[in-house]
Amino acid sequence: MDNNTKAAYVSMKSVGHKYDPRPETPMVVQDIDLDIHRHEFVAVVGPSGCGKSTLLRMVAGLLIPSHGEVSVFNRPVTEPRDDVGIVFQKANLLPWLTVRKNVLFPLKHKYGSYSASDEKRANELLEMAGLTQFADKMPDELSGGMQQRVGIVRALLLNPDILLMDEPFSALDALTREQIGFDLLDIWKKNPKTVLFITHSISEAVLLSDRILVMSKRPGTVLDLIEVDLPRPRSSKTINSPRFAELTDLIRGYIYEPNVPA
Ligand SMILES: Nc1ncnc2c1ncn2[C@@H]1O[C@H](COP(=O)(O)OP(=O)(O)OP(=O)(O)O)[C@@H](O)[C@H]1O
Repeated sequence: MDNNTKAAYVSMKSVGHKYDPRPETPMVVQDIDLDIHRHEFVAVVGPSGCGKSTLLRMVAGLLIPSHGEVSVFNRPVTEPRDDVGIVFQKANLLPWLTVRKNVLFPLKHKYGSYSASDEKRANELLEMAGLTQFADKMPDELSGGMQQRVGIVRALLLNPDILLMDEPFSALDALTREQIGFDLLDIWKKNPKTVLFITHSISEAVLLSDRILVMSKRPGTVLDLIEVDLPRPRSSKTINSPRFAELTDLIRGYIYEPNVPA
């Protein structure tokens, strides 16, 4: 294992935040400590409104915490970062551009143009995501699951070391959602990234992650940081394993147990 393997690419130290600075208003998140290491896949689960997206926005530099510090590559995050890939709940593809042009759009937007080698990489990523035959189609010709995969490919094109995913599959039906989870694992294996993945789905978090940050209800604090010791590659067999059930039960206990300190 080289030194880089354990390097913390994302680090949160005593992070807290309140959107409303008045002293009488409560914190949204509080005392969050988390290191995410190179190529690690970390999911965050917790009740609605506990501050999961708030944490993600801090890593992206879209929000500066009112308490503590968030660092990326050992440097405090002080402004929006354009070196992280972000995937949101909806792919938000531009309807007048083909799939390939949508994938290339961020490069065009950032640099004014893209090269033949950028286009080659876009084609490679589309192939990896099983989208080659849809590259020249318009977004409305694709299913919701395919559109989300295009969103992932678009985020990967700039080759970010860090991928932030905010409930990326929550708008999809259950079957598509499970399949795209496996697709993501496949893409991640071929194209390793450090991933922060926000989800409402406990089973999705267990299926995908190396570790899971479980947050309390607001103000969101760390209830547990769980090591997911399920072997990889993961498959539908993983979901049926006793350990998978144990881990999902453990997290369910935290989230639904009324006596857990908030
Ligand atoms: N820009 C904002 N201004 C004021 N309050 C905000 C803002 N963004 C979020 N909040 C509040 O902060 C709290 C945490 O929001 P956040 O979206 O981070 O939670 P979440 O855990 O991601 O929620 P959900 O699971 O429902 O998506 C919520 O109570 C929300 O209303």
